[in-house]
Amino acid sequence: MKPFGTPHSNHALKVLLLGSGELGKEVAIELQRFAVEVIAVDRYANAPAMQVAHRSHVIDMLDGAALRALIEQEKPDLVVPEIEAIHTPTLMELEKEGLKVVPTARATWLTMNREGIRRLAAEELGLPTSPYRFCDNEADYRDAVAAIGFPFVIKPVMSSSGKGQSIVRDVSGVQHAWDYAQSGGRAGKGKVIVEGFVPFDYEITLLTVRHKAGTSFCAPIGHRQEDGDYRESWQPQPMSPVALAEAERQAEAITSALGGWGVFGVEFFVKGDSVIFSEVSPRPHDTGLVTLISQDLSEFALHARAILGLPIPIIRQNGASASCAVLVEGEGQAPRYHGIAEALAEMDTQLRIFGKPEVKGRRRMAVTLARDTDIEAAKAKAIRAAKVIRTEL
Ligand SMILES: Nc1ncnc2c1ncn2[C@@H]1O[C@H](COP(=O)(O)OP(=O)(O)OP(=O)(O)O)[C@@H](O)[C@H]1O
Ligand SMILES: NCC(=O)N[C@@H]1O[C@H](COP(=O)([O-])[O-])[C@@H](O)[C@H]1O
Ligand SMILES: [Mg+2]
Repeated sequence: MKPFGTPHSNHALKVLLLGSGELGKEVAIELQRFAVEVIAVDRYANAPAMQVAHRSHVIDMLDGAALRALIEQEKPDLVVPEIEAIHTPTLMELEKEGLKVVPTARATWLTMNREGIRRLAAEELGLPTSPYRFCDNEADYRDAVAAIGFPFVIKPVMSSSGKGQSIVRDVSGVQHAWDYAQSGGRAGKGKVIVEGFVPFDYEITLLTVRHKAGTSFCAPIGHRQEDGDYRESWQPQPMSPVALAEAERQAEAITSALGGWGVFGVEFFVKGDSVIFSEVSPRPHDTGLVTLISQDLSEFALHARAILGLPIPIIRQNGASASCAVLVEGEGQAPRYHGIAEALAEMDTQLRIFGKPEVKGRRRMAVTLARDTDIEAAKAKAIRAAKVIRTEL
């Protein structure tokens, strides 16, 4: 890596963020602390990370030609993908031509599509997963349903935050789930994965950091999901030593197969001592927002250090902590937020408002963070803070 420099000069160290949501905003802030020149990109203007970047661009990141043209224009030292929906074959081509992609272009290609990462995990590495089938037409879907049985989960292969995803418990939901998957994915119609439903005791994200000196694990993060999207997360999730060691073994296996440096969010279902791999993000994870209060360094600070080749001698965990997503429903621009003083009245409570310019349907717009004497108290405090925030659209 070249030396650290000065933004807006010929000696700037330049990072191009592909995706500029709430996670990218925190990464951008951490990079700014090292005077890295940050260029934020997304499909819409005024996205959260754009508001703290040196400059920004609005492009369709699934358009390979547009992506190449922008990267050739900006000539970044590092490209840092922040969402899945990117034309990753173009990143692979550019990587061959010398571009540095975090963690690697292949990792972003494998994880942009559920099929790539699932086949790598289950079929090449032999990690335990739910039973699964991929299908791209309704007849194959019906066959998959017959083979997998109820309950099952259906997801577009290219989607995140639960978009287009359903849990189907009996035959009455089969058709609607297919139609929803065809309309709800980020990239429109296409292939789906049908997965057997895993009856887990709890689920975790194990933040795994690959950095210059090796691999480090954060304490496990527990979370609760609704409609495939996270509602609350907390750290540390209590786990048996056997289950934790097994989760770390699998996280090491999948992240070293993906390679490169950076934070990975490795998701597992846990039942007793058995640990089932679900998926992995080669980037900071939404459930990891809790680390903004639960850790020194947060997952965003860790990502910045890892990708810049800086040391991570220790990750301190600050004790029982939780985060609660603030979802806003409706339609409107430039929301106004009320109740912020009330939300922050209790000690050890924090808030991040992302600054997203509009809401259409349901959107995560902010997150509350809290620390307390135990996980239940921290969770309750974060939820209380989120509940008093009222949004005017
Ligand atoms: N096979 C399964 N068995 C049981 N629960 C599941 C299964 N697949 C998904 N879920 C539930 O749905 C949630 C979201 O699923 P998943 O992580 O695959 O979706 P996603 O759209 O990739 O979400 P994100 O992008 O937020 O990680 C899981 O955290 C889990 O609670
Ligand atoms: N589970 C993935 C995830 O949470 N990603 C985060 O949400 C943003 C998109 O939000 P939006 O849909 O409100 O634009 C992404 O840019 C990323 O920060
Ligand atoms: Mg997930």
